[in-house]
Amino acid sequence: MKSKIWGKYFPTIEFLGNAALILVVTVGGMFVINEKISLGTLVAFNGYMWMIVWPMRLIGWLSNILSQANASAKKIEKIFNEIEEDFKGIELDRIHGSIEFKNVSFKYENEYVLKNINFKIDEGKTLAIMGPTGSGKSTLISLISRFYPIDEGEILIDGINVNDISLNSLRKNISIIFQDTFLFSESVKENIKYGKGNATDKEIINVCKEAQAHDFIMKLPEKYDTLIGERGLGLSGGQKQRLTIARGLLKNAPIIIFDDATSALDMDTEYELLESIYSKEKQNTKIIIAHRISAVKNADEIIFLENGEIVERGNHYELLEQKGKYFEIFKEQFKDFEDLIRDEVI
Ligand SMILES: Nc1ncnc2c1ncn2[C@@H]1O[C@H](COP(=O)(O)OP(=O)(O)OP(=O)(O)O)[C@@H](O)[C@H]1O
Repeated sequence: MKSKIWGKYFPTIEFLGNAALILVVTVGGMFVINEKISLGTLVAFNGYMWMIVWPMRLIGWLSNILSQANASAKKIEKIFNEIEEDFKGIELDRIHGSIEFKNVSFKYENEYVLKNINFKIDEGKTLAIMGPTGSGKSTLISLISRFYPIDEGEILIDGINVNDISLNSLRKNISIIFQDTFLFSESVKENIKYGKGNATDKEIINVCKEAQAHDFIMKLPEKYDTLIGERGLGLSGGQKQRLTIARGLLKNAPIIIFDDATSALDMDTEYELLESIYSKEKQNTKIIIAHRISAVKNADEIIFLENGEIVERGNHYELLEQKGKYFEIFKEQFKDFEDLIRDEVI
């Protein structure tokens, strides 16, 4: 309130000062022309006027600076509040990684986008999520990291409600790899290192092998030191996606989520990549959103979402037996294997 009043009056004071100066110079000039006062008197008078006007101008300038400082102070306060929020709640070290949804419903505005979602993934297991566009797949995974507060139900990680876990430690334990790739204008190695600042070269090479990126990196002019991005070498969509995946894997979080992150890869590369992700040696809990049957068939459980509801669930073979939506997609994607399907070999 105070600053609003200052902000209102200070520019007026500055304006009055400037107007008075112009008036004095104009009237004084006329007096000099008419020989009512000497030029020396006008110059001296003008000097005194400046001494009055200059502080008035400073007051106007000060008012601007003060309102800018006021706006900045509010922003700084907001950042401090967010940092404080990050550390509120239970600080967990490295979690085991079990995830449970209990009667979770969610809406962004008026309509429910997720309705009564229930599932449990034990630590180290894999859940795959399929469903048409807009069915709520990305929304479901964004709730695990608390990107939005939940309207109804509970999400538990290692049996603890995510609302009770500090945001900082919750997000430290989850790595989400998105479909959209973002690479900096830096070397391949530096781009991947964003996943873990102190990673060794060996760790970087290992995750690149896992992400099926090592072979193409070795063919680049400077291998891992090749500059990429806007100022460097252009890469294909699939190559960029593999680097983004390598970055996400490097964090080695107990929970890894792939949000349609393998869609730009050809089927064989996607299969190879996910095979190593599914491998039994991997202790991380995995959630994989994908559209190809080949990408989800090895998951421990597959859920099929439609209009925010789980309409089918089970492993690959159970879903084929249900002869529902999953089976329809399977038939569509494996047209060449119709004989095998008919003979119930697959
Ligand atoms: N931030 C948001 N605000 C309002 N509505 C949203 C928001 N994000 C998503 N939605 C809506 O929620 C619904 C579910 O979207 P979501 O992105 O979760 O679906 P999806 O299954 O991941 O789709 P896709 O396969 O296209 O990525 C859609 O109707 C979408 O328009």
